[in-house]
Amino acid sequence: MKVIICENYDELSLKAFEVIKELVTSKPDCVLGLATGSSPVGLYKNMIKDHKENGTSYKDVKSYNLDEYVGIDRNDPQSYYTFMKENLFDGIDIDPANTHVPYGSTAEDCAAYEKELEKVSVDLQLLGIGQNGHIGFNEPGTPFDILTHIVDLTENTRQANARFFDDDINKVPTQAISMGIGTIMKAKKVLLVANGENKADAVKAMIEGPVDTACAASALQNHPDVTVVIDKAAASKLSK
Ligand SMILES: N[C@@H]1[C@@H](O)[C@H](O)[C@@H](COP(=O)(O)O)O[C@@H]1O
Repeated sequence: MKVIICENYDELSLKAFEVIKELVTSKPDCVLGLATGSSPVGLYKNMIKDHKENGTSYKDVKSYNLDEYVGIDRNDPQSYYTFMKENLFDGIDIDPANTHVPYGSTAEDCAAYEKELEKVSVDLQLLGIGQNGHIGFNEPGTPFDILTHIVDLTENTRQANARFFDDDINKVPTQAISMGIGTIMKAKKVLLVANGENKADAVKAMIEGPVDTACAASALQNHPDVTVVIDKAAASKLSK
């Protein structure tokens, strides 16, 4: 794992953006695995700014998102579909037909998304990390070889995401559809961004802990090409 420690969130967002820009410039028809959450928002802002100022084009890029809540309409303001439109897709020239966000609640929906993913090869998978070490919505205890699946969200995750639902945990869905760790591990390259002290334990477990399902992100120690871009606070519990 390559670990880049940045002074602050702005620097982290710029560093992560540089990785994406290099890929999109060298391979304009690349396939990006994308993530939601607050961590990648700064990176997405840089992509939009660069697209507007320097004309970097995403017209031939395909994207596949990690996850989506179950039981929320696509066009609901809280859906990850809406999040991606508002925070990235509407600000760049990506073809909406080339963007994919999982949707549904059944095993068939999961298999259909996995089948879509099998048609391509993800060049770069962007990830955030949950406070309990989840990636996508792969909660602690999830087998490392699992593919796209329906997840029962933990109390911890629902609490952490309540900030997007009027701070009311009762409004946070109880399930999600998520790429599995096995799906994520198929990507050629992984770029993980994390900031803030509340991520320090998860970051330490991911990088220095045993490779164990107790921390889903520790599976990434087995991936050949992972870049982790974090700020000082998220790096504060690393031993070296
Ligand atoms: N499913 C998402 C993850 O994909 C995300 O990485 C994580 C961290 O979110 P944030 O970046 O807002 O801290 O939480 C959510 O539960």
